[in-house]
Amino acid sequence: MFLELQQSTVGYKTPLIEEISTGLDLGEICLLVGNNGVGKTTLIKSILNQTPLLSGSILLEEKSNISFSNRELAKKIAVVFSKSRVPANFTLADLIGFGKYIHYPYYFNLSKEDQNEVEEIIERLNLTQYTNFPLQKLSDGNLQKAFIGRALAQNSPMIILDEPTTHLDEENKIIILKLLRHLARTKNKLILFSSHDWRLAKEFADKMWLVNSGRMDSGITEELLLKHHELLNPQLFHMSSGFIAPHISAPTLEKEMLFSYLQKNFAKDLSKFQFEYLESFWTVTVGNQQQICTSFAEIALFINKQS
Ligand SMILES: Nc1ncnc2c1ncn2[C@@H]1O[C@H](COP(=O)(O)OP(=O)(O)OP(=O)(O)O)[C@@H](O)[C@H]1O
Repeated sequence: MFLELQQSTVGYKTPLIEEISTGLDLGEICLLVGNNGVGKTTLIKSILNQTPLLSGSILLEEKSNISFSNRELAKKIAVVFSKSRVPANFTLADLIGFGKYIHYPYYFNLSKEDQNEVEEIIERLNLTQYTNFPLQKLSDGNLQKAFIGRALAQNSPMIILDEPTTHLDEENKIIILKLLRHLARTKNKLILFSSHDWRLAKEFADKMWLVNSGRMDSGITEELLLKHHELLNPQLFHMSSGFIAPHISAPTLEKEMLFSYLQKNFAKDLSKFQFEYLESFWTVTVGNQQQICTSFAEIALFINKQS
């Protein structure tokens, strides 16, 4: 196992996440998920040997992480923090090139091969037009992609990203997540990324580290989601308190859309209503009343008439 946590407790004066026992292998992509302040960044810093564990140990290729120097660690793990400092007076290509310098002294010039690799990374990240842009002039999203590029240039077997998609729009989020998946699969890299958004897990992560109430549950994404119904349960997102769902019989998408519409608009008990979707219209039944509705507006009218 490439990364192994053994009874690791992370935190500062008091523990944030206690007795984590889990591990990850090369080729896997894992989402570290939990609400604000549960200790995701602290855990990442403990893996990187920047914040000492309160107890337990962390192994990298079976050796304790505290036995590695910073340079040795950088050869194993590349990191992207969401609030990275922007070095002044450098271009995007310079920043990505810095990823290479963990392998050389600072006064070295990059070889032609390294330069080609930097260019390739820039292309893959769709950043070619910004190659010689000063970093200060990049948008937050492109800057975030540039830091990810630097981590890729580092060529380490593991990449850790703390909230990598924070500044990205949907299109760039997908580019980054697809690229990370591709790297895990084709280059056998281990990728650990943190996010509040557990919904990213289903599409992108093989494993999930879920932090809640000072503990971590880890495992295969789908198994963990099945175990934690509260994550899949749309009640998490209820806008109207007092809303109780009706029975809806419809294909998944229609069901989800009707549910979403009702929960936003009706802060009341709809459990006596039955909705059935038939090709292009809904039949709505309550008691011995039945109505055909062809739009959500008609459904709303019908519900209001009944109450
Ligand atoms: N150096 C420090 N010393 C003491 N407490 C700290 C230190 N750094 C962070 N904390 C506290 O530890 C807790 C967890 O912080 P951490 O940044 O690890 O959480 P997180 O899960 O990454 O949160 P977010 O999702 O908001 O980034 C917070 O309450 C934070 O204030």
